[in-house]
Amino acid sequence: MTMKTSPVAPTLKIFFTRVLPLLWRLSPRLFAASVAVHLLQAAIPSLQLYWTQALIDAVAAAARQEPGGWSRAGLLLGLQGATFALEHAIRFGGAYVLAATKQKANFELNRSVIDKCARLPLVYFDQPDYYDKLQRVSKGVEYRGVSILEHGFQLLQSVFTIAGFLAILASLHYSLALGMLLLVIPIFLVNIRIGQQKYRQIVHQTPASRRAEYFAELLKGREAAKEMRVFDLFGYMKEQWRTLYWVNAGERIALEKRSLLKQFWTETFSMAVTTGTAFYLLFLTVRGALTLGHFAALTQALATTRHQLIIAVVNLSRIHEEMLFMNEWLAFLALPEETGTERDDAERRKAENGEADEGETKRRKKASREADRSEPIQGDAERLFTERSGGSGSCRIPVSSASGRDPAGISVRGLTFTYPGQAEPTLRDISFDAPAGRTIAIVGGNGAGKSTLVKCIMGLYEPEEGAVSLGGTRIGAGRERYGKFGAVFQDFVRFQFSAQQSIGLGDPERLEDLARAETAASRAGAGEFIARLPQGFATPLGAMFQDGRELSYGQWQKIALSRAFFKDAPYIVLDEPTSAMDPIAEAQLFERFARLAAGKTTLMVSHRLGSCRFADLILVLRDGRLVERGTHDELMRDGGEYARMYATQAKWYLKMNDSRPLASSGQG
Ligand SMILES: Nc1ncnc2c1ncn2[C@@H]1O[C@H](COP(=O)(O)OP(=O)(O)OP(=O)(O)O)[C@@H](O)[C@H]1O
Repeated sequence: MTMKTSPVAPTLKIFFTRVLPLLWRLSPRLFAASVAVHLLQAAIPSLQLYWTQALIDAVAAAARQEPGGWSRAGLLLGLQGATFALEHAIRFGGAYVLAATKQKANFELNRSVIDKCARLPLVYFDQPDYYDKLQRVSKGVEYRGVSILEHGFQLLQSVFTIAGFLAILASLHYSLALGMLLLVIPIFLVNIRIGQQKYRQIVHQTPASRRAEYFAELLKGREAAKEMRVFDLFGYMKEQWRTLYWVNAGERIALEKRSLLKQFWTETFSMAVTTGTAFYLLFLTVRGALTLGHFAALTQALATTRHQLIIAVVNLSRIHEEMLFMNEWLAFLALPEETGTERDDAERRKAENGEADEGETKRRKKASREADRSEPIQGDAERLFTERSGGSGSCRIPVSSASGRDPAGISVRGLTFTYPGQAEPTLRDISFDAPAGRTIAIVGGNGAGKSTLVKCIMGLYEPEEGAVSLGGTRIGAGRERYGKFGAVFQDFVRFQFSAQQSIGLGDPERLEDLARAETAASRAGAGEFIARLPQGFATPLGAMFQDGRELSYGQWQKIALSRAFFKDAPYIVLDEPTSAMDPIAEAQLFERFARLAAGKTTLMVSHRLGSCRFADLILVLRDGRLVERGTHDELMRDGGEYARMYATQAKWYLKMNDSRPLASSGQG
């Protein structure tokens, strides 16, 4: 009965040992109420059956003019009516309890996935496999966690109902009860198999169904709306979506047909056996071996037991099917998390309060000993920086303090990073030192690895080799490191909040600090256009919600830059921060940058080499390697890759300038 990929017993064990306790913890009161409701509902059919049997016999006795027959029959009818009324009330009460439990379970299961996503390393978000899992887990828990509850309660109810009915059947002969039990085994096996097939089908279909959703989003969403029209893409995209949709839908319909046919035949078989048994009971009644009441009760018991047994096994197999998804959810929650998450912080606080357990304390002490043994990065960094820049003759930037510790510089050693699933490293053996309070520009061609490098330095990606130190302290990738950075990414987010909030999100704890938002905006050059918005800083931004004001891309970029300034972080990463800004805004920003950055160490990625002139140090990347470093003047003097790129850009501007007089002279 066990399957290679998803054995029934362990899966059901996890249901009873992990999922049920978890659902209990959601709300013990609601859970207990649900159990009580289902137990009562389970007891009612047996009770009704007893009333029915007694009523029929009482009516038969009354018809035979036996004394007290009619009053007994009347009493039994009243009891039967009262039981119906009770069932009615329980049904409605139960529906309410279930609805409330569903909402709670829905919230908690979704919350668990949201919390987990926040603690996962960024690298997961670059893997299609992760999105497949996330899709199944998110879509799964939304209704599976809840329906597992429903099936669980229905199973509980059926088991109790069945127990009562089997007792009635066994009272005549044990083989009747046993036969009924044996009869449902094929139904159970068929349903378990169907559940497994459906699960495997969903796993196999997830990539295609995500792709179909992607096409649907292109067809319906705002992001692609312009290009969809201009390039007349609706026909092509709709065809792609239609094909993917029907590949999956066709497979589902086929599996559904096979499943229903199997269910039909197994249930037909059980129905035929039950009907045969009812004929045998009729034979016994005619021969006088059974009373009329017994005959009625037993035939009803047979039909109901069969029906309830089918319900029970179907519920059991549904639980199994849903548990296959819940297992995936449990595995998702068990994925390794990045360091420096809230959970880590809680542990650290515990340790600080002396609450950490012995093992944890040992682990931390070991880690701290290892950190002590590690290279004295900052001293080395400064030495290296001076040596390398001096040695190559390419950099005369004074380090912040020749002898003392650099308070907030960045030191990178031997950093090598490969994206998951890639054969070649994207970054190879990168080492450099960024002195405190300086601006370091990173330049290079498309795909050279600039964005990847800044993400590795921030601790958003964990490199397979190398170390990063901030202010002389080696800090592992994770929140502890990226928490020290403010950033404007190439693909910054256009938060559909008010202007103030959108900037204040740079530091959620000071979200409401309007004065701070105003200062940050004016530093980023966003103050003027925000002041012109209908409600100033209170204006909702973006076109997604009511009364929102859409901004130009450059204005959005200024909001993103304001957000980076809003956060009081010692380090700033600016990945193409001015790509959409007008030349005047860009020039103003860079002219004031030393003052704006206010002593922060800044890493800036830019293709506009003119804007790198002001940088204290320029790093040139090619194919993931650091090939040149120095100031603008030094690199120009060296006549290497940077000088060539700069000359190309400059030539373009000069040509433009040259062509103007030509054009005008031509006209004149
Ligand atoms: N998430 C990812 N998964 C796998 N490879 C990636 C991923 N992101 C980037 N790459 C690859 O890594 C290389 C470096 O990309 P990166 O974005 O760091 O380059 P870049 O120098 O910032 O380029 P650009 O100037 O075009 O922004 C590229 O070859 C790119 O294809």
